[in-house]
Amino acid sequence: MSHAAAVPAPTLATSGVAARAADLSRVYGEGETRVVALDSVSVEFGTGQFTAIMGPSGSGKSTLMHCMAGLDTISSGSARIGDVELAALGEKKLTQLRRDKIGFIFQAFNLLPTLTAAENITLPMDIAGRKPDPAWMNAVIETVGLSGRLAHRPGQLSGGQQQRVAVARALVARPEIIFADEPTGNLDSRSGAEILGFLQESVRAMGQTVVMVTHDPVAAGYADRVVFLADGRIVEELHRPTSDAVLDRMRRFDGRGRTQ
Ligand SMILES: Nc1ncnc2c1ncn2[C@@H]1O[C@H](COP(=O)(O)OP(=O)(O)OP(=O)(O)O)[C@@H](O)[C@H]1O
Repeated sequence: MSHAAAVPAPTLATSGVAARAADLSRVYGEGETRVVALDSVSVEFGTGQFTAIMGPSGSGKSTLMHCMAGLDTISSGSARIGDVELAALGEKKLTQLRRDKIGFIFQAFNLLPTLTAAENITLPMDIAGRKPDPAWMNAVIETVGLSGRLAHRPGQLSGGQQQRVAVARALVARPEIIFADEPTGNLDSRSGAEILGFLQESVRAMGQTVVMVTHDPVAAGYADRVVFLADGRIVEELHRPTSDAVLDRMRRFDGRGRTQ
């Protein structure tokens, strides 16, 4: 036995980079309609970290998330999930990677209305031909408080409950990274706080990696780190943010997001 065997392996929560952008640019259109949505962005999303992406409207938040999640193509630079360079993948491999390694939570829940909560939760894994681990699935369902609602269809659930289904759907597959786009944008503040609490707990207790786009300083306060974008560039980062610190930082931006 080597000496190394006695040393515990680094936990998910403290090691590695789940996703990385390097000199990533995304340009839309040309000539007069040319927009540089991302301008040479370099950022790492650490494994087991909860990162919030903030910035004024049009600053490139959604573009960054979509490029990192393989939902949009990049113009130059690099976007990686783990060690995989997304631009090097064909459409089929990219679809596979999204399915197997990435979880998504959107503002609009994106549940299928004809399926029950339980069926919605397992749908991505069913499509991938993978079986959810029953113990893990129970733990996730219990954590997000859906035990009594599994046979309900989305139309029979409140907005907060529907988003819990979407969170459970993302967590059950244990993806390498979860991208959340304004996950609490359609919820009242209490339901929003619950969802953010679940995401935070999934990072702290389960070592999940979460990247969340938000406009809300209170939501960003749940993250381990906030990355601020302005005009397609990263202009600042806050670590262990409080919502007051985020709000204060936002106030010091001018209309275009630059520091005054
Ligand atoms: N498909 C597209 N075609 C042309 N321009 C686009 C496209 N998608 C985004 N853009 C432009 O790129 C810039 C960044 O957009 P993006 O949606 O990433 O901003 P955002 O920070 O997410 O904004 P919001 O907070 O309003 O959602 C904007 O100027 C936008 O108009």
